[in-house]
Amino acid sequence: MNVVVIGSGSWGTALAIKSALAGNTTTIYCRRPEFGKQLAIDHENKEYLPGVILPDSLQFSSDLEACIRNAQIVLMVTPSVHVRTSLEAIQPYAHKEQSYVLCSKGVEQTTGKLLTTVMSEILGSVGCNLAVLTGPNHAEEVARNLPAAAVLSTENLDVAIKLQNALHSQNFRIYSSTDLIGVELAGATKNIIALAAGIVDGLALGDNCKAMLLTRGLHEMTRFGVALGAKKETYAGLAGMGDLIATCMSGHSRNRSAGQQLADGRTMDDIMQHTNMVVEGFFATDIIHKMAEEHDIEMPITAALHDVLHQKITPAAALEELMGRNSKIEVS
Ligand SMILES: NC(=O)c1ccc[n+]([C@@H]2O[C@H](COP(=O)([O-])OP(=O)(O)OC[C@H]3O[C@@H](n4cnc5c(N)ncnc54)[C@H](O)[C@@H]3O)[C@@H](O)[C@H]2O)c1
Ligand SMILES: O=P(O)(O)OC[C@H](O)CO
Repeated sequence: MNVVVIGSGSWGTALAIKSALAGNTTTIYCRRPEFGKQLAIDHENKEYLPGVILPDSLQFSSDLEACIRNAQIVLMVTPSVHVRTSLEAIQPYAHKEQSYVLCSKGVEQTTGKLLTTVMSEILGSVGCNLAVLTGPNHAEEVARNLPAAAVLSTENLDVAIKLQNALHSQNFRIYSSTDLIGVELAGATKNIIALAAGIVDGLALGDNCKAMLLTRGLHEMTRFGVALGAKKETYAGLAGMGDLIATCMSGHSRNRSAGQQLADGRTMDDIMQHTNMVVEGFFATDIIHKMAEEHDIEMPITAALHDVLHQKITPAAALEELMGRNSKIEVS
């Protein structure tokens, strides 16, 4: 298959490596031509994935039209805030034999639209396939060929299986699913809980507290997803529990690490200004909190984190507030 990767950050680079190793002719589209030239010279993405040697077969291009016209599969791997503008640039060259796979984790910050809805708004008239790839996948490990799994979801199972076969390889198991909304929202909402997990680590609140947070966080993520049309079972799978564990427990996670810095007294703006990497949870918290209020969905951890990010309360006060909530039945 001809695979084009849009987004040359850490995850785009890791997925391009896996795609090339799976036997696909793979090109990373580079917005900045000089960055593409540097990747080709170094065979390494020194800016976002240092220390990983890129396969010789990987290609780099800054010609968006040529990339898209020749592609059979397009992996969308920009931060969520850039998905709409990236798709608008792609749209004139898109055709109906293609599949577009969303690999970003978020919802549109300004509108609360699912990113697959954004894809559908821009590419719907083209008639191409739309899919989501998500799961417990830290780029640093996947790129080094450590064993991992992800879930690929489209509404049409035949298409899901075709994409699954194209991207599946020995150390990167791809499972298929048709719960597009569930896998997408699970990936977006786990980043909020990961920020809170970083606060738990930063305040040295212990393993019991972390387990409580993950369990109640998963409950909250599931409640939100189901209210918007997701399947509950998806949250027990790779996109839900799997990714929640990977993100909340890992030293690689930018979201978990940002939460730890919040616990140290740094502000969201300060953290964002000092990293070239995307912390999706910062964007997700605001819009998911707003959507939860609009749909009357109870999301106490998200609400508390929202107040921490906007410096209305300290992390310690947020914890006190959450622990002081009324006792309740666990599963209702
Ligand atoms: N890093 C991971 O381990 C990982 C794993 C799974 C999913 N994701 C998701 O993939 C998405 C991309 O994350 P990442 O970790 O690859 O990013 P990153 O933080 O490593 O890099 C930032 C990316 O933003 C791109 N960018 C900056 N300005 C842009 C613009 N104006 N238009 C388009 N792109 C622009 C950069 O080129 C770069 O690709 C996020 O939604 C993230 O949640 C990341
Ligand atoms: O580094 P994070 O926190 O953006 O997480 C990366 C992936 O989403 C983990 O699956």
